This record gives sequence, C-alpha cells and structure tokens, in this order.
Amino acid sequence: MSVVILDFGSQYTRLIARRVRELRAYSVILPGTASLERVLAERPQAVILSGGPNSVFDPSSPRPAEGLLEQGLPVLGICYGMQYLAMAHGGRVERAGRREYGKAVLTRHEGPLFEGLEGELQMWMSHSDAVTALPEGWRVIAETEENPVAAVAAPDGRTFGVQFHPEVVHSPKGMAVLENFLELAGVRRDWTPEHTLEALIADIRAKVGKDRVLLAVSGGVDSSTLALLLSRAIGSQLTAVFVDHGLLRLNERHEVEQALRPLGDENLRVVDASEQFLRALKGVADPEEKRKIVGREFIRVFEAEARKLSQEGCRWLAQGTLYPDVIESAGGEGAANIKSHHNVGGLPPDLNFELLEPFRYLFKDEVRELALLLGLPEPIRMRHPFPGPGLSIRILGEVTPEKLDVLRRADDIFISALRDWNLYDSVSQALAVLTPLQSVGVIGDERSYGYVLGLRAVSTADFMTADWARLPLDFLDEVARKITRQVPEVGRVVYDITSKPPATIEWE
Ligand SMILES: Nc1ncnc2c1ncn2[C@@H]1O[C@H](COP(=O)(O)OP(=O)(O)OP(=O)(O)O)[C@@H](O)[C@H]1O
Ligand SMILES: O=c1[nH]c(=O)c2[nH+]cn([C@@H]3O[C@H](COP(=O)(O)O)[C@@H](O)[C@H]3O)c2[nH]1
Ligand SMILES: NC(=O)CC[C@H](N)C(=O)O
Ligand SMILES: [Mg+2]
Repeated sequence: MSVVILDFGSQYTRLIARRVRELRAYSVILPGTASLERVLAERPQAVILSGGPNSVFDPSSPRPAEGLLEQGLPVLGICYGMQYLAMAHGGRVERAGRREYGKAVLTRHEGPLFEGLEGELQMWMSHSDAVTALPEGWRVIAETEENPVAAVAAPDGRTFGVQFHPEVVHSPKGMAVLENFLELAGVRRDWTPEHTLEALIADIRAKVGKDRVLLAVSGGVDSSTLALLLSRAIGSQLTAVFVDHGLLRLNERHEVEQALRPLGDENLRVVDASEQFLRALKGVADPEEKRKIVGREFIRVFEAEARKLSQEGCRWLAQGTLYPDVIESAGGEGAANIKSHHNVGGLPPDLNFELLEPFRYLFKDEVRELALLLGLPEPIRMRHPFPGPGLSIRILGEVTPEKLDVLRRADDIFISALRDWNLYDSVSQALAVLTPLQSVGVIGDERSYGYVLGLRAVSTADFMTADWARLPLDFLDEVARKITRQVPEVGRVVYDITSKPPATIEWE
C-alpha cells in the first residue's frame, strides 16, 4: 500500500516524498511516464502528480500512462500536475500573461482539501502557465489576487489540483493541505521511522550479499549513523575508514577516533593522508577545483585501503550522502550545479567502487531521527555538520599550512564560546572563514595589518535554505575580542548576515 508520486521533473519531487513520510504514509517515486502496470504494482492508495518544467500543451511534454486516471484512484496534481489534470479532462491550459513566482496569498479557499484552514493562506508559487478553462463539472476551490484558478476539484470528490507547492517550507500550511488529501484518500498512515529503518536494512542486505563494504566515516552525524546501520545490517563485512586529510579542526582527529572506538579496532582504519591532500591542493585557489581535488584524493585513499583488505579490492564504498549534497551537485536530476560536494559531484570519473548510499534521498533531520533509533550518542547526533573538504573551503583562495593554523585557532575560539554560552544547540551550524583580505588596524599605537576573519552561524531544518542566526551582540563582542587577542594574525572580525538563498552556508 503506497502513495505513488509521479515525477515530472520538479525540483521538489523529493520534498513531496519527504512530506508524505512526515505524515507517516509510505510513498514511492516513479518517473512521470511509468507504465500503468508499474504504477499499479505499487498498490497505490493515492497518486500525486509532481510539478515540472514542461508545458502540458506542448505535445512532447511527459504524461502519465494511458488509463491511469480511469482507475478511480484519488489524485492530487501539483502545478504541472494540476495543469495536466485540467487538460486531460477537457479543460484548457495556456501560457499566462504574467508569471507567478514566490510567495502568494490564497484570498479565498473552500472545501475538504482546505478543511480546518481559516483565513488567508500563504503558499509558494512557481509557474508561467495557467488553467484558463475548467473541465465540465469541475470547480475552482482557491484563488489568489493574480490567479483566479489556484486550486481545483473534480466532481468525483477525489481528484484535486493545486497550482501552488504545498510541499515547500514557504507554504506554512502546505502540510495541512497534503494531510487533508491523504485523509480524503483514506491512505494508511502507519509508516514510522522504524519502518524506514527496517526497509533500509533489508535493502542493504539484498544489495550487498556477502561482499565486503568500505565505509567512509567522518565522525559527523550522517556517516556515524550509517556506521551503526551497516553494523546492524551486515556486521563483520564492514570496514570503516576515517581520513585525516590535514583539513580537520583543532583536536578533531583525536575526538573522532574516540567517538568511533565502539566500532572496534579491527573494523576501523584511521589514515593520515594530510601530506597527500596538502600537496594536491598546493597553488589551487578555485573553489570548484579544490572540491574536485578533495573528492579525488579521498577516493585514492579508499582505493589504497581496499587493496590492503584484499587483492581484488572491495566492491562497495558506503558514504553518508544526503539529498541536499545530491541536488546541489546536480546529481543527474536536471537541477543546476551549485557546488560539487566532494562525495557526489567531486567524485573522480575513474571511480571503481559501487556506491552504497542508503541516505541519498533523506534529509538531515530524518537521519537524526534514525540516529535516535539506532542509539547514536547525543553529542554526535546533534553535532553541527562539517563538510568533507573541511577547512579547505573555509580558507578562501589557496590553502597553506600557516592559514590552516590561523583558522583552526580562530574557529576553536568561536565554537568553544558557543558551547560556553550554551548557544551551540540554538544554531544549526557555525563556522569561521579566513578571507584572503588583510586590513589595517592599530594596536598599542602601532600599525597592524592582519586577516579579515568571517564568522557565520545559521538556523535551518534541512540545509536547503537557511537564515543567519541572531546571536547576542555581547556574545559576538566577546568572540571578536578573544580572537583578535589570541590569534594576532587576525586583524578584523566580521559577522555574516546573509541568508541562503541568495548565499550558501559555506563561502565556497
Ligand atoms: N574525513 C573523512 N574521512 C572519511 N570519510 C569522510 C570524511 N569526511 C567526509 N567523509 C564522507 O563523506 C560523506 C559526506 O560528508 P558530510 O560531511 O556531508 O557527512 P558527515 O560528515 O557524515 O555528516 P555531517 O554532515 O554531520 O558532517 C560522509 O558521510 C563520509 O562518508
Ligand atoms: O560533506 C560535504 N561535502 C561538501 O563538499 C560540502 N559542501 C557543503 N557541505 C555542507 O552542506 C550544507 C549545505 O552547504 P551549502 O549551503 O554551503 O551548500 C552545509 O552543512 C555544508 O557544510 C558539504 N558537505
Ligand atoms: N512548477 C511547475 O510545475 C511549472 C509548470 C509549468 N511548467 C508552468 O510554468 O506553469
Ligand atoms: Mg561531515
């Protein structure tokens, strides 16, 4: 029993799946054009048609299988999906005079899809086409100032379309709309994180069989959770490798080694590859180039470790890759390349491993939920993320041992102060960035000329969008004083007040 989500190429398809999971229903994503047999094989209780970049009136645009709409299944069309429903039932869709993009307000809404929702509702829109004539017997059930057809209902009482995107966080009551749809459709709502865990374990066992798996583990929440999951799924077939690439934070190697100790000495390799990475990064200033070098060198280390395990190497490389890594690296889903995450877009072309990435379609907070079930210690579970390329992407421009040393000391002051002030858990991620800029100052009547250091702290649920954290001014004041006092190479400290978008969390 499932909710089948047909994907027509929307950026948000995985978010729809995620919301459905949050509503405790099981879902499967299939290509928009999947055959009727393929869809019915999932025993759907309801179907959701995603948005997409095409226009439904374009004859070559993707369509659901013939006969799908005649199965009597409850259907919710989102954006492109709604436009398709309207057209397929005899209505009309045209290029609208005006594009609706960003926040919109439903000034009127009615009926069971909006059950329990009062007053004006903010919803996120992103479309250029519009439904200009309804199929016979259909009703408009919501409108915005710009758009007289923001949601529609078919006479069967089970088919609905929404022009807006209920799945994004900028549609605060979007979840309620999705929940109303699942309720109307009578979808079973008993899919829990425990089920997700069981499904992941079964899937890993089926894929891996008796093969050996090399796990890239960083001490971060994703790979540590994966370590627990894999030991549960395949036990002694697992070897974990933690790489010290010389781009870690102060004392990090020691702390991670301690934290990973429960994996057992025979299952854990700690590799010091700092010389190798720093050599490869020497003279390189371009962020994308740095990311690709780090991605490549990681793989070279894993290959060497695999050869130590057995002559023919090792078939599987497990990584704690999450969906935001995939979408930002444009992991083949038609999205733009924002930055090449070392573990996705930064992988070398001659990769000889097969990737085992059970969390590839999950978001950070979902992994944390699994971590809780698996008993991951709280400090690791709630640790801020730290990117695989480490400090190399927090030193703007070329990475040198001297700059690493400066950044390590400054970063440690910032993060320790967050802990001392009990603010660490109030932000989702915090970091220091060493810029290549130097600025003039005065100390003890003498001229100084030191680096500009950036501090950044953000709050976010899924790391896809983020807001800068309103840390107390007294706190920032103390941190700036401490850093300029204890790290004399830094002459100036600035605080980053840019959200994501338009910025990203890391500076490179
Ligand atoms: N130093 C490292 N040694 C070995 N593998 C690493 C290292 N750094 C990153 N990786 C691999 O790259 C993956 C992606 O890194 P990423 O930082 O996104 O995840 P994480 O470190 O597991 O969790 P977090 O996001 O909380 O830091 C990791 O899950 C891990 O598989
Ligand atoms: O393992 C990683 N390898 C990478 O190459 C990488 N780049 C960014 N990040 C982390 O991803 C989240 C979103 O970051 P951005 O807003 O900077 O894209 C933030 O948590 C970043 O720290 C990475 N993690
Ligand atoms: N986000 C969407 O699904 C957009 C649908 C269609 N391409 C439009 O522009 O209206
Ligand atoms: Mg990490």
